[in-house]
Amino acid sequence: MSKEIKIGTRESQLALWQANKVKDLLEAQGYTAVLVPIKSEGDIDLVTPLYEIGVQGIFTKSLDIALLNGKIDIAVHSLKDVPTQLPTGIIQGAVLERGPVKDLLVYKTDTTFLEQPDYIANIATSSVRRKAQWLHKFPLHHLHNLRGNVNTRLQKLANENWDGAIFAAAGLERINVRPATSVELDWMLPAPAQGAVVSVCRENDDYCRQALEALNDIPTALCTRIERDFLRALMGGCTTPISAHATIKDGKVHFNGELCSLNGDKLLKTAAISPLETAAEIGNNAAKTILQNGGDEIVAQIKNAR
Ligand SMILES: NCc1[nH]cc(CCC(=O)O)c1CC(=O)O
Repeated sequence: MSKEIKIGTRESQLALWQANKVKDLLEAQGYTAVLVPIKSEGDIDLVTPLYEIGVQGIFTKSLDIALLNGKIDIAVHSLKDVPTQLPTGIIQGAVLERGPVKDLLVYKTDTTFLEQPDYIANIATSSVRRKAQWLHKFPLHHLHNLRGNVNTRLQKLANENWDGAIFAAAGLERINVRPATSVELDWMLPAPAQGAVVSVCRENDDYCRQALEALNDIPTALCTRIERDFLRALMGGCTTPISAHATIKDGKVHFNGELCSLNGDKLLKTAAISPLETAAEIGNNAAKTILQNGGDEIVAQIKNAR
């Protein structure tokens, strides 16, 4: 049996790029697929910071509903936007091979201000994680909210009197809008699953499950699962000051995780290297270590601030 697979996607240029990528990969496997753009609440209100909207999975909810209604057959997301707990009846069908993982600073004129200890820079980001990490490193700097899709955020940076704004490299590079005035933040540990694209489908849809299985990149699926286990075991959600990155080198998983207080005054780090055979528990164990070393208090503080 063959049918046309309806791929639900958000309407931003980045979301469309990611959905088209899944479409191309499905077509290369002999499947037929069509894009179905769907508006998400996260794209309609472009002003309120996500942590104030307070809805889990703001970017994924509309697509989840369309999927469960049968309006679409699969949905494509940035995995870092997907809550660690998927809705009942929806499963992770495929994680594509990972793209760029790091965060970038897009700066206005130059980056010499980063070396000037007394300079009070104005930096834009609405991510609680990036704010916390930035303040940990530059406690005197002023942070400004910056919402919207990648293109709107770049435009806003151009119009405002800020020194720079923080973006995921993946978001800018995929749609070819990374400015020359940008530098990789090698010290900033990324969000769990940053740079990875996921496609979900209905649990009872064997046709799409099989189609997506061929697209699943096993190393990326393993690394992002470890990173998301760490996130889930600490506190779940996608608007948290939690960072994690796992890579595979010479048959071993190298993991780094961080939990930061909201204002950046406390930062807990953990690192682990495990053989692939025992990789499954890395994320959960790293979270335990963090919680036992004062992380429980930071998590309680973060929850109280909501
Ligand atoms: N939260 C928005 C979001 N979700 C995924 C990406 C980019 C792609 C990725 O990080 O995987 C972005 C933009 C950004 O963080 O700058």
